[in-house]
Amino acid sequence: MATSASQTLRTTSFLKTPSLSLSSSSSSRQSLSSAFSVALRPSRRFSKPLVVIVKASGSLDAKPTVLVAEKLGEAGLKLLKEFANVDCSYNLSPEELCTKISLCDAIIVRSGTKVSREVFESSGGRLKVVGRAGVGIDNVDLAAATEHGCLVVNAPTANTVAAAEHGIALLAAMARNVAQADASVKAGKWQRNKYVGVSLVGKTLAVMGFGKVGSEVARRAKGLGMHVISHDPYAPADRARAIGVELVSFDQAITTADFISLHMPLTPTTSKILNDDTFAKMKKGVRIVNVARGGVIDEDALVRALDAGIVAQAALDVFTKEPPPADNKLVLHENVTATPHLGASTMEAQEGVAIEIAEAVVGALRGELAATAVNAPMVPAEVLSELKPYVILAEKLGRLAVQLVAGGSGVKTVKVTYASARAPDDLDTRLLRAMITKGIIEPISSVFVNLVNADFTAKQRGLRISEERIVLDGSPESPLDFIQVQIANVESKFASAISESGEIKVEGRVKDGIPHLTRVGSFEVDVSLEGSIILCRQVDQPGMIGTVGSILGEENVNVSFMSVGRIAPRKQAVMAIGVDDQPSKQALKKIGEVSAIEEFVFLKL
Ligand SMILES: NC(=O)C1=CN([C@@H]2O[C@H](COP(=O)(O)OP(=O)(O)OC[C@H]3O[C@@H](n4cnc5c(N)ncnc54)[C@H](O)[C@@H]3O)[C@@H](O)[C@H]2O)C=CC1
Ligand SMILES: O=C(O)C(=O)COP(=O)(O)O
Repeated sequence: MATSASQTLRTTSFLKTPSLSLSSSSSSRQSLSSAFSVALRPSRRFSKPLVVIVKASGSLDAKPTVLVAEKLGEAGLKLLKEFANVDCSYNLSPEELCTKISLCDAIIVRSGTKVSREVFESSGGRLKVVGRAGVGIDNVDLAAATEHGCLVVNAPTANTVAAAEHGIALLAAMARNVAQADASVKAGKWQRNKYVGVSLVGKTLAVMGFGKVGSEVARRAKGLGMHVISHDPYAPADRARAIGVELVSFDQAITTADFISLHMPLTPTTSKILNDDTFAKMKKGVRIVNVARGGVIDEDALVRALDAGIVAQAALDVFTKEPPPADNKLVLHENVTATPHLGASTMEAQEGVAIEIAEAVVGALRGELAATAVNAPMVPAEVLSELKPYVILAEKLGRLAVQLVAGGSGVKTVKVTYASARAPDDLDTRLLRAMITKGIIEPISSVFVNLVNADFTAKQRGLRISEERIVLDGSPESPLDFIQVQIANVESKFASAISESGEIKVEGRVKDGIPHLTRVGSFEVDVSLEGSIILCRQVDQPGMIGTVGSILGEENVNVSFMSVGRIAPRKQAVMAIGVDDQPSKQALKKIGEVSAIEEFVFLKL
């Protein structure tokens, strides 16, 4: 490893998080340019937007088409129409959606449309962005989206208050029998004794899920004089303390509460989290509000608990199946107040959500800012801007390294080394890893790789990419000193690319903003990574540059860069020649015939 004497060499292996999944179709490859576009999202750690990469639009001149599959606020539609052809088609059947989707670059949905695996499969690789105009993405098959390299963005903030207000509305309406009493009055009755309610003040409310909505519900319930506790395994205790809420265990929450309000996402862990067993532990006469997702309650168990008087009342905005069938026992239950998934449905929230999702989708399609990405790793925007040339370097090193592999070797093990004076935590390499993966996989397959699908694609192909960090002394101003890509357990078509330790090794640096190849195997070279490259190993002797240069000149191939790295004077040397155009077979044959040249290879960048 080349390090100057002043550099201390500390090698840090760090965690690779292959959190993504994917397989991509060859048609997507054909229809898309190899350019990446960039979308940004906010993060917890960095308040600035974060970056994800999505596929660029296939046809650069044509406007993208956005399918709006559910009603969206006017302001959002207006924004979309300024940028894209907008097809508002509501109430599509699954079959109609699958037919339409192959003509769309993006789709915007709310909770009423299932974006299933079939939808992604039917898109033929054209669908690049799914916009969820709201929070819950349980109606989108995230794994399938990722596998198809499709970015999923949502609008996580604009409907928070609306959902919290609806939770409070249901809480109060339930406690005072508002819906039942209203129906009774409208039926010509006057049943003052039947609809005596219960008070909220002084009662214990357990907020299950202390996220955006849960914390707003908690804040409002405090204002109503309730004692609020919360269960959320991932919420920071200080945030809860700040509004006077104690975080407690699940059992403590459900056993001590007079009211339970659900505000967690529907996930495999939260599915039917309220069930026969948990109802059995609750205080007799507990009251339950659900504005999260129907699936977090075992609905049959809730009917039993209501009938047994364990649960006195429930107020439900959401159901496992929406709309619920006409004979749904919960909807028909006297002690249940039901609304048709209205949590986000205020004028204000819908305008906000529409703008939030339109900006996210347009941003993602444009390759600029998308508000939120759900299925992609994140890199801070400020890091992205300084990493830009390294991103190009990373892809080109991957591309070079894989082209050096001799046919039939099978690429399985790749080691990437990043040398930097930055502390490991200050250098996010996921983007670089994705680009190296892209560089390695694309020349040898028909798969289109992007930041959404890179890790999955690598995993699916059995490609193991390990990463290592060399922490250098010196100024951390520049994010990276060099990137090295090694492919192990393979033969090379250019033997000199094999390092002392037996791997194909290429190393590069960024010089004046331009990526350079600076090492091949054990040879130091210096050639800018633009155009293509010819690598020759020869006996170090005068006139070689001239000989090869004139062969290329005769063939009208423009040489952009030449550099020679040698082991020792008059011994072996590797010459790296940057060329603007692909030399003809004839020119390459002539180079091969130069007697001092022992081997050579042409590499396309
Ligand atoms: N009815 C409606 O129209 C609306 C429903 N929602 C739903 O409300 C729910 C919450 O939304 P936000 O607060 O915006 O999401 P959020 O992501 O801000 O909050 C969810 C919270 O649930 C917590 N959580 C995850 N697993 C948990 C578990 N096993 N037990 C307890 N807590 C757990 C998370 O740590 C997080 O703090 C979602 O299901 C969302 O889809 C949101 C808006 C409108
Ligand atoms: O944002 C959410 O999670 C919601 O449940 C709102 O759903 P909607 O957009 O009103 O269909």
